[in-house]
Amino acid sequence: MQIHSTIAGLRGTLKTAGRVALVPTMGNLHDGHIALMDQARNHGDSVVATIFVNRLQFRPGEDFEKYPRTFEADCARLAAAGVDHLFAPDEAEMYPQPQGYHIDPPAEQANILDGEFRPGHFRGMATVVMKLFQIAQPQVALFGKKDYQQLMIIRNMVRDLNLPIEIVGGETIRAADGLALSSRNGYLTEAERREAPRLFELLTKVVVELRSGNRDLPLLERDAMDLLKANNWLPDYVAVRKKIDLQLPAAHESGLVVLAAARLGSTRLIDNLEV
Ligand SMILES: Nc1ncnc2c1ncn2[C@@H]1O[C@H](COP(=O)(O)OP(=O)(O)OP(=O)(O)O)[C@@H](O)[C@H]1O
Ligand SMILES: CC(C)(CO)[C@@H](O)C(=O)[O-]
Ligand code: BAL
Repeated sequence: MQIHSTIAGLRGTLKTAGRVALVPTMGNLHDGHIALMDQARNHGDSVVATIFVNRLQFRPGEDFEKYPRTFEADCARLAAAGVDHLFAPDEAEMYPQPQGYHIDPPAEQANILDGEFRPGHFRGMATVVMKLFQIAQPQVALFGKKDYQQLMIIRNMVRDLNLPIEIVGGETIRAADGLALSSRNGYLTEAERREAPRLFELLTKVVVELRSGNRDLPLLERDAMDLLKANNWLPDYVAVRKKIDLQLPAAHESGLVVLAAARLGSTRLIDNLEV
């Protein structure tokens, strides 16, 4: 695996790399990331992973400073997975001057759900993803469904801005007890880690209810939030939405997804399940 820290170095090498499949990450890699790398292999001649903890998508007071940075271990995992190139720039390479131009996703996509609780997050995310697209110029890029709203916003950005990039969504990889793998799981205490699968269990329950015809969405959402609160979580939202645009569904609409975000101790977890 070749490791590049400069845009010029990466671009130079990718001139002869054939079809490029890009997998952007913030590092601290786990099996969810590796599943995306494996999938990427089927979509391109060269798999390019990126590791960059993007300050722009973190709000003041969030975990930018303490976000786990495990570069050596990440390189070993990527090499073992057969990734061809790693692009791991520092902040000066990505943001040599304060970023003046931004990608501002439409409010109805960016200010709902996670965007309501992390104002500006999707603007910072979309801006860095667009920069990574310009830098690596991939033919295909892969993102996990665990970050469902992120994936929707990237798909819409690519469509609206006519980017010649195919976007592939990877299924959420889970621990044996159902907890979605996430770098932030590492923040959990042992007791919190035992409690954490409740989020997935609860999403599963809501999906079972929806599949059996229960359409009282406000009640389903409220019951789920109450159950979390009763177990010492601080939920931001549990929401049943349309898969296609994450807007509110009409009475008997199908194609739904249940999304949740909640804080357990000092750790904010997100998850979702398609119906
Ligand atoms: N469990 C998972 N299954 C599949 N894809 C995942 C999983 N976790 C993360 N991804 C995807 O990997 C890519 C990089 O994500 P990121 O580096 O933020 O990892 P993360 O574990 O989600 O970290 P965080 O704790 O910050 O949410 C994203 O496209 C994300 O959706
Ligand atoms: C897509 C991404 C790498 C952009 O910083 C990040 O939001 C993530 O890891 O999901
Ligand atoms: N996994 C999405 C990146 C973030 O939470 O900032």
